[in-house]
Amino acid sequence: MEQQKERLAKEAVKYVEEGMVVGLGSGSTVNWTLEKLAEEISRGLKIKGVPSSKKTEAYARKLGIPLTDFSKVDQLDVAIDGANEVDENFNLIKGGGGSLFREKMVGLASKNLLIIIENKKNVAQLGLPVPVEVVPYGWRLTAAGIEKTGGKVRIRKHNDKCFITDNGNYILDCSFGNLNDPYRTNQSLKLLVGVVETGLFVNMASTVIVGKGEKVETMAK
Ligand SMILES: O=C(CO)[C@H](O)[C@H](O)COP(=O)(O)O
Repeated sequence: MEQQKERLAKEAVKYVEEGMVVGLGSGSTVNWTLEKLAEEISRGLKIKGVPSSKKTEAYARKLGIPLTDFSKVDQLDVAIDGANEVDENFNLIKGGGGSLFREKMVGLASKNLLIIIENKKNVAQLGLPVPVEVVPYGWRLTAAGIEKTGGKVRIRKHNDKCFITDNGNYILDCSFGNLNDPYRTNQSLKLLVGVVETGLFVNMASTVIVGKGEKVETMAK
């Protein structure tokens, strides 16, 4: 599995060119990408990274990847990120690591959102619980609102305490079963007071690289 993540990372860094501003996603697959990027940087590649989580920021700094402040750039050339599930239309479920808000911002700001996944995450229809970042204040009311839209809500815990995102919020993992219309599910969640952002990335990814055994397959929109 780690070898496959390394192969995906090698393929992903081929999209990074001299002078680019690069969105750095989050998660174990992206960590491999950070390592490959650091290798290229040590060979002379000049880029600037925009991290999508505090964990990614810390790891990128440790590896010596130059970072820039998100507020100082208008657009990113490419963002490389993982996902929990990807459907046939390149819609994604993200947020397994709880970084969905910053990942969505970074993805939105990028000309090319490149997703790297193992084959088992490549599905016909999204169906995993959707992580939803909510403001802690009044979160039970927000959860009740989500249940009214048909979702079964579980608050994410870490060491018996509520998981706290980089933005100081909670994550509600919301099961809807198979999503026939991810766009509509996302829209109805976004209308609820207390919802900061959802882990449904609809119509955002432009390139998906899938690890299949010892090979990688690239699909582009
Ligand atoms: O969305 C994410 C974090 O919020 C990750 O990209 C997603 O969970 C995939 O992680 P991994 O590469 O470790 O399987």
